[in-house]
Amino acid sequence: MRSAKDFFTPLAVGAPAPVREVPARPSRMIHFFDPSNEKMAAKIPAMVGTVDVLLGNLEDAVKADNKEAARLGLVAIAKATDFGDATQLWTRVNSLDSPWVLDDFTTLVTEIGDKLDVIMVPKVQGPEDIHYVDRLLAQLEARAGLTRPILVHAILETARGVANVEAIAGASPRMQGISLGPADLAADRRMKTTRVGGGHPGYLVREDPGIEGINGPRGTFQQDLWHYTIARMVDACAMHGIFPFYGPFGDIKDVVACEDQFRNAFLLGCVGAWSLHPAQIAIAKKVFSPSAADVAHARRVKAAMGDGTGAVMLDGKMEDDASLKQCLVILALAEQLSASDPELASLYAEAPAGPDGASAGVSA
Ligand SMILES: CC(C)(COP(=O)(O)OP(=O)(O)OC[C@H]1O[C@@H](n2cnc3c(N)ncnc32)[C@H](O)[C@@H]1OP(=O)(O)O)[C@@H](O)C(=O)NCCC(=O)NCCSC(=O)C[C@H](O)C(=O)O
Ligand SMILES: [Mg+2]
Repeated sequence: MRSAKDFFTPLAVGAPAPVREVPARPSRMIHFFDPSNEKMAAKIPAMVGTVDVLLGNLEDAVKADNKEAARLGLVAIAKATDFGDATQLWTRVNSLDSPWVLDDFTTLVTEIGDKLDVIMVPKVQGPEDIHYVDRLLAQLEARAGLTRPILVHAILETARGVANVEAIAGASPRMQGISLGPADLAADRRMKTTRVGGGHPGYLVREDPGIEGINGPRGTFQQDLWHYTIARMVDACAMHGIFPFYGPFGDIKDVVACEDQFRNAFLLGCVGAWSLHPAQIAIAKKVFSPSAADVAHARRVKAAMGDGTGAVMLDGKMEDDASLKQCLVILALAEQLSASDPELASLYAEAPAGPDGASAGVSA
């Protein structure tokens, strides 16, 4: 582990200086596409400006025979496309133990390193994986003459990764964020689910028996399989000043449950989720943008709190320094999103304040 003194020293002669603060750019949806799929790839240029992040996926969901085509397809798309300021370009490389990953890193950094904002690394087990990627990227960046460091995003999809999540989050100044990878994580933990994210009807608690005893009618309440992991990931990310994300929701047709899963993640502190299909883009945009009512309420609390100390009553509720801080989180996010989204900017400008605010994300 590097000492605090040399944490920000470049890891190769000639590599760009590491960032001191991870840029907070809108990342409500990380939109996955397979660059070896011609139909999908053809749609990518038109999606620039409509999504926060476009991610050329090289790992799972890309057939083994298409790995090279996907890598070269991503190079071609990146070279031919101007991503502007509103859309970031990310990639997910193959896992560090795969036969493809070294070529992924060398080709992508050399050919399109100046266009790539973030490299997502799957199945990260511990800080040693990030240290390896950190050094390799510095060497490749130096050789390519890059002036801006490429950031790194880890996917939490092994039990060991979850056990090491705090160390992973703080392993390098390149760390941009962490996503939950529920499908691989479920397999690694030997959970008995077969889905890509989302809940399970069997994971529930049952109401205590009523007057008719244990065989009488009793309600059940489905529980969230991912609460523990997301909460732990959020804390690790907040502690290190990086960003947490929910990952994939595989039931593309179930837009309602997708929205619920995304909203749980938003309320717990995540800044975005993956979209696997165009239908999930609008869901992520809606959920990960604060609602107009929440923004209006946050403004009212801010105004009522004056210098930010003490306690006041607003609509029958106590507001103080700590509720103000939560409101400031909402306002900072609204301001950041408004800067690149004129529709949201005007929605927030006109937002009427309800008597008691409204639940986050519901009516944006
Ligand atoms: C899920 C899909 C396989 C569905 O594809 P398809 O059957 O083609 O869907 P549609 O017919 O509804 O598609 C309509 C049109 O939209 C285009 N399309 C589909 N998906 C995308 C996309 N992601 N980006 C851009 N365009 C897209 C189709 O080509 C159709 O076009 P047209 O015929 O001209 O109208 C497919 O969506 C898909 O493969 N999505 C990505 C899947 C993926 O990336 N999976 C990996 C991430 S999840 C994961 O890895 C698990 C995680 O790591 C963990 O461990 O938890
Ligand atoms: Mg996975």
